[in-house]
Amino acid sequence: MTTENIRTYDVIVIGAGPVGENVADRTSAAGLSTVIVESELVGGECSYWACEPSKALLRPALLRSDAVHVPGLDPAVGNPLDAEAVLAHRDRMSADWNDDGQVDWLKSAGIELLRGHGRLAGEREVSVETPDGDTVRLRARHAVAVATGSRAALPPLPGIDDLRPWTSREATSARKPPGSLAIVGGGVVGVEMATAWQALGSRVTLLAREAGLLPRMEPFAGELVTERLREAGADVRCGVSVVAAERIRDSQVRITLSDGGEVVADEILFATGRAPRSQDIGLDTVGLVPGEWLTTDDSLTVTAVPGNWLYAVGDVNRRALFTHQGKYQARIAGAVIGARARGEQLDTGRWAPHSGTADTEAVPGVVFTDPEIATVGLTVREAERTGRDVEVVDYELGRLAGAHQYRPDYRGRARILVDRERQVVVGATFAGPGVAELLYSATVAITAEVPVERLWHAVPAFPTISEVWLRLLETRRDS
Ligand SMILES: Cc1cc2nc3c(=O)[nH]c(=O)nc-3n(C[C@H](O)[C@H](O)[C@H](O)COP(=O)(O)OP(=O)(O)OC[C@H]3O[C@@H](n4cnc5c(N)ncnc54)[C@H](O)[C@@H]3O)c2cc1C
Ligand SMILES: NC(=O)c1ccc[n+]([C@@H]2O[C@H](COP(=O)([O-])OP(=O)(O)OC[C@H]3O[C@@H](n4cnc5c(N)ncnc54)[C@H](O)[C@@H]3O)[C@@H](O)[C@H]2O)c1
Repeated sequence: MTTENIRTYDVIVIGAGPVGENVADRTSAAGLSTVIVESELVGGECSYWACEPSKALLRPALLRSDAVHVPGLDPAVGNPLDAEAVLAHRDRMSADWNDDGQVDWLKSAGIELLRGHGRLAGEREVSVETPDGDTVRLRARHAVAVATGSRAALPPLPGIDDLRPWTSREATSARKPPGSLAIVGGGVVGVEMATAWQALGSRVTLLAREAGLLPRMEPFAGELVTERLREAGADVRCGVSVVAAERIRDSQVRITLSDGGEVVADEILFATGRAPRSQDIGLDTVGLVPGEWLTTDDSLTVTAVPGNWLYAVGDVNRRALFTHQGKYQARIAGAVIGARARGEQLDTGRWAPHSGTADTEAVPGVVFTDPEIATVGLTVREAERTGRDVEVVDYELGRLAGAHQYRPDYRGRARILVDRERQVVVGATFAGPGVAELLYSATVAITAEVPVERLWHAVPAFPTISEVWLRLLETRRDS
């Protein structure tokens, strides 16, 4: 049955992932009536099949890895993880795939929820196919924000569907560890899931086509993760591609590799990147190409569509595929929509309220592997590619008293990049156990453009891993 209702709101948000929710929160707080459209679960990929479940699987693995190396703790934590208990914890951290709590939050923020599949239907209009088959037409007075996120991208391998492969969804929601798991892709999802499932009892083979893992980061990050994964028993093979794969005996997958090798595993996970969820959202009705990433300017406005009413926020714009960075964009998009609705001039200068400057200058990210990898700003390769003149300063974290206290066998490295002309930090990578919480200090140093000379006055407490900041300054002074 199709009924034609036209409902008018100030703002329509398509997609109630973490990013869409935050856009709606900001526009609602600005006094604009806001409806959010969601086709699956309110909370999006992050809450149910990405950040939350994956970190719930990883935390016990990382904690155990540290604890078995702390004298006195070994007898208490020497046994393998209790996989059943970890998976039950993962279920709770994913709210048992129930979005009641998030729906309540939307209500408390004054945001209306419309369940269904949303599609643009021309300027400022959205058509929603509801679960009971109705079509609801929505009209926006001020703005439509597309926050439909991304999905796993599968390679064009012949017969891939017959493999019944895992994507990040199955890898984060599986009911039990497979006996053996082959993972294709040495990026963030690949290494995190290899760490988690190896620790939960699966025999993991990680297949990366580049020369090393985490190829977009400083090489030492991938080298440390490779070392630890191998110590944990995983088979890590770099520089290989999958040329063919088939299901055999229904219960296993046989994979043929470019180097002539073969891997047989119970399950195969493709962790080969993301594609935008933009195929079926009516992009053609506003002159855009379905299935493409949505390009925006720094105010998150889709400039290819005239009239400044269409915004793309979060994964779907490909600016930085992280929940925290999408939420940053959401706060900015919300402020921009509010300002335009009030007829105010935008303030879009560098680091100004209506500009997502951090998306290009300081995107923080933590890979929750053993050891953790924390990065923000430029790597050496990016600095070279963009013609930035930088000083590179390295320090071995294992030399710090705080690192020895943390775990006596500590291995890790830190690197900062200092812009030679401006004398400010423009990039930082920390690789080592427990470094995730160090990252915010580097993010502040970069965004606040703190002169390196002033950092001498930011005294790190003894004995903490933060003392790496002092050691990096000393290394730079003495080199
Ligand atoms: C395994 C894994 C682990 C990750 N871990 C982390 C992490 O630890 N930290 C981190 O910062 N990032 C992490 N990420 C990235 C993070 O999940 C994404 O950056 C984040 O979810 C993006 O949020 P979003 O709101 O843009 O999109 P999504 O979370 O994908 O949400 C989009 C929403 O839009 C809905 N939708 C799509 N199309 C329509 C439509 N036509 N109509 C209505 N609704 C629609 C979807 O159902 C979904 O609910 C991880 C990703 C993966 C795959
Ligand atoms: N801790 C976190 O914050 C976290 C965790 C997981 C994911 N994420 C986000 O999710 C995004 C997606 O992660 P991802 O690991 O899927 O993507 P990615 O881009 O990080 O890595 C994908 C890898 O797969 C490889 N690949 C692509 N096609 C291939 C093919 N046909 N055969 C073999 N290898 C192939 C690529 O070369 C790349 O190394 C990341 O960019 C990250 O921002 C964040």
